[in-house]
Amino acid sequence: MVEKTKLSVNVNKVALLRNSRHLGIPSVLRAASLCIAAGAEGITVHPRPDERHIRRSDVRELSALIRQHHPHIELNIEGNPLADGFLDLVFEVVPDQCTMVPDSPEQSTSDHGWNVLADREKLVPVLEKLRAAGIRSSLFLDPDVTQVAAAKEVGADRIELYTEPYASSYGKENAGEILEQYVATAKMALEHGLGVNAGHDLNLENLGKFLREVPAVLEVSIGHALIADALELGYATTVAAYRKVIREESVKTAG
Ligand SMILES: CC(=O)[C@@H](O)[C@H](O)COP(=O)(O)O
Ligand SMILES: NCC(=O)COP(=O)(O)O
Repeated sequence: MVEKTKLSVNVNKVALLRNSRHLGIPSVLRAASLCIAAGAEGITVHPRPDERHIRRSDVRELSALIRQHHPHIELNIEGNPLADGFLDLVFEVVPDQCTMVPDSPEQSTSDHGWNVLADREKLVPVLEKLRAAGIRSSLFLDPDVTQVAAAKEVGADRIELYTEPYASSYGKENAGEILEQYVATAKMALEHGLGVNAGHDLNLENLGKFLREVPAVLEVSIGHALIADALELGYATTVAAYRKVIREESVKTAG
């Protein structure tokens, strides 16, 4: 039986809006609670060095909320493990998963995956520490089969497919060619015993085809588009809509 893809809601953009005033609203905790109540199986945060959105205090509060009230919900912390203080926060909070992303501090958003071989010396000790702490690791990767064997060799548990190229090609002439790169990378990951996550610019329109075509996606982490949808529809209706797409596509995959 195909394991259903889990939805992890990234609440970065709730924090971005909250930070524009000193009023504490919209609440990141309330957003997470409402998304969980609507069926989200995880919460994702990406505390960047400049705390432009998610602050270290948010991470601590979300961790406490999930531990105390939603122990079945996964917390996924994303970030560059080489950034000051990131790993200190991860090992303080001990999330279910840490997704390592090679972002530089000044990047406006995540826009590429690791060059695992080039960064091997940096990645191996971090992955060993995550494993020792019982934290599942995921490496943010471009849809590139040449990176998969190295991801396994350095000790990652999963890869996260960076899906912006898929999203920006959706509905365009080269969409099939781009999607094939994801299918090939996911299949290669499965052959190497790596779990497959996916995220970045996924939305209600493009999510279904991705899950239909790319095998055994264990988790999609979705933030920007989902929070934008929630501004119009509310968190509950929005999360239910994303989960409906996931449920329908999982059934088709199970076929
Ligand atoms: C790693 C990734 O693709 C996203 O999870 C990232 O966290 C988005 O970051 P921003 O919300 O800062 O654009
Ligand atoms: N890892 C992807 C993520 O957490 C959210 O990305 P986006 O949906 O905000 O682009």
